[in-house]
Amino acid sequence: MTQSGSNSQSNSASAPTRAPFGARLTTVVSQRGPLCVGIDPHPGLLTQWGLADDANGLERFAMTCVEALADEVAVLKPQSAFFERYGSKGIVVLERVIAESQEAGAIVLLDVKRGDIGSTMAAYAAAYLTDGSPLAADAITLSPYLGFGSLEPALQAAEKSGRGVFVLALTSNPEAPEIQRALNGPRSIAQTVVDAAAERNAGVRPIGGIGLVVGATIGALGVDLDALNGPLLVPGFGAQGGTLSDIRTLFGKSLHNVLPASSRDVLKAGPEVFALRSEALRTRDAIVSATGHH
Ligand SMILES: O=C(O)c1cc(=O)[nH]c(=O)n1[C@@H]1O[C@H](COP(=O)(O)O)[C@@H](O)[C@H]1O
Repeated sequence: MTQSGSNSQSNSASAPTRAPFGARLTTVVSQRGPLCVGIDPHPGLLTQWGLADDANGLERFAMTCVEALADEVAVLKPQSAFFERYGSKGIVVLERVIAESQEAGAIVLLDVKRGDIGSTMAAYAAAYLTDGSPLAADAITLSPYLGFGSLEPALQAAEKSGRGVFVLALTSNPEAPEIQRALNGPRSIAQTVVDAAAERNAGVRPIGGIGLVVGATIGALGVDLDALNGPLLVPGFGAQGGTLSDIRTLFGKSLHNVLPASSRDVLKAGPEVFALRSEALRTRDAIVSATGHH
């Protein structure tokens, strides 16, 4: 089994089967460079790749991504909705993407953006963050808008099993500021999310397993990330207009924890495996030289 872990059964109810997520992520990023590629099988991309917009086309697309990227790129982020839209056949493909990417050494961040009342959150934690579940990934995205505390079952399941979470803090979409920049007493909502994550990550070495999502397109940071001690997933560069220079300017001394994420900008290089891999490596090298990451 690879260092990114697997969906294998745990030895006991409490023993983690793998190293803590922050340590695993740090190791893979130091080996492969700071890049997350999103596996987002948009219908338009399927067409562009000469594939049908059906479960067979999805499978071809997704497994080509795995073949091209899973043994080179640090983190792969399948977006669940693009698989769900094909029903059970799509979920079977998603299960394969998770398992085969992990076998090739990539960390799999399943983008499901979950957030629910505590008791239901426990069911999501069982589905995505618990050994033995066919959809268990190395990490998932979470939405904190039912209150950060409602995420507790997912945070506990992740910690217990060496998995991670990435909580939406400042998202890349234009509608985000009306909620995320709103004030909650003296702090913005986004800052309360940062502070809650920082509290959970305090003292964990090399970094904690509670990451945040901060889009490359947000303009100005407006939050203090100094105490976060966790990874920052940064989508929105490329297809959404964010640039590597935006990332460098935004994150300053938190730059070493930044994991830029790109989907369409890399995926449009397909369908040839070699071209797709080359585009991912070119993107990674551009990130390294723009951020001085390694
Ligand atoms: O959580 C995410 O991944 C995410 C958060 C965010 O603020 N903005 C954002 O674009 N994303 C996701 O990142 C991917 C961006 O895709 P591209 O714009 O094609 O690079 C999509 O899967 C989005 O759902």
